[in-house]
Amino acid sequence: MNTILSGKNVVKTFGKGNDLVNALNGVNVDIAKGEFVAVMGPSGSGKSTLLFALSGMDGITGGAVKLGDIELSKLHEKALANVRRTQMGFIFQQPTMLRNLNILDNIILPAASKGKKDREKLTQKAAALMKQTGIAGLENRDTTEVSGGQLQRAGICRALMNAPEILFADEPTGALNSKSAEDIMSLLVTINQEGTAILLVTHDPKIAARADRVLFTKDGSIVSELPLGKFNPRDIEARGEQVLAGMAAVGI
Ligand SMILES: Nc1ncnc2c1ncn2[C@@H]1O[C@H](COP(=O)(O)OP(=O)(O)OP(=O)(O)O)[C@@H](O)[C@H]1O
Repeated sequence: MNTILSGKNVVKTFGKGNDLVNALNGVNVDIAKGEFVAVMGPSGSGKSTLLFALSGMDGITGGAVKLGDIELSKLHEKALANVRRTQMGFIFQQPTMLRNLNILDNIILPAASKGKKDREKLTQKAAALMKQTGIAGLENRDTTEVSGGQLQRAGICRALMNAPEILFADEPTGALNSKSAEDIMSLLVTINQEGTAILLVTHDPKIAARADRVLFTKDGSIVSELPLGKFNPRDIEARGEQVLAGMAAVGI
């Protein structure tokens, strides 16, 4: 496997003493370049903690996380922030946008803070992404003047501004209606087909069915995984059935 991201024996604990929570109990995971991996599991099983640990958004208690040859836990905060900004993209259930900026400025903001002062270039890049994601024309809208689906598309544009190698997505369709969720998932599949690896946390088997591989977490461990292969829309129902069977097998 041509690995882009790897976690070796990753441990994450929260709190101490009687309040100690073992959120990750020595997780091993490898994600290949350009792979689309979904993470499923019961509430509290460690899905978000895994995503935060593997993306360096949160420190780990033990083990190692590597993006390519870079061991994230060995980096100082500034270098880590730089890796996150230049090589990773993030999308969340609720896109965190700055309310005093319009959609365009929100999209180009992280790329601009990388030191690229060329606003015209950034605007062109943002325009291309906005076209690809179906929100061209909304550049000057306020973040309160667009729908939830449009805001999530803007969040995706922002995450793709620096052409990340991997996109981390925590329940990106959780706040959307089913039509918008479908559209966002089709978009993520396209982005993946263009070469960006994706690690996506979801509760929804239909969403996970679009991934190349599904990891199932329970009590802070990956207890099984389901290889599905590359997505083909014709197979969506059969893949959904496989995911459901995988969930049932681990008691989700
Ligand atoms: N900041 C924190 N402080 C203390 N405990 C935490 C913290 N964050 C997560 N936990 C605990 O770690 C465990 C794993 O949480 P995590 O959020 O990763 O689960 P999850 O599978 O993503 O859940 P959900 O599906 O409900 O979002 C849970 O027991 C949770 O209560």
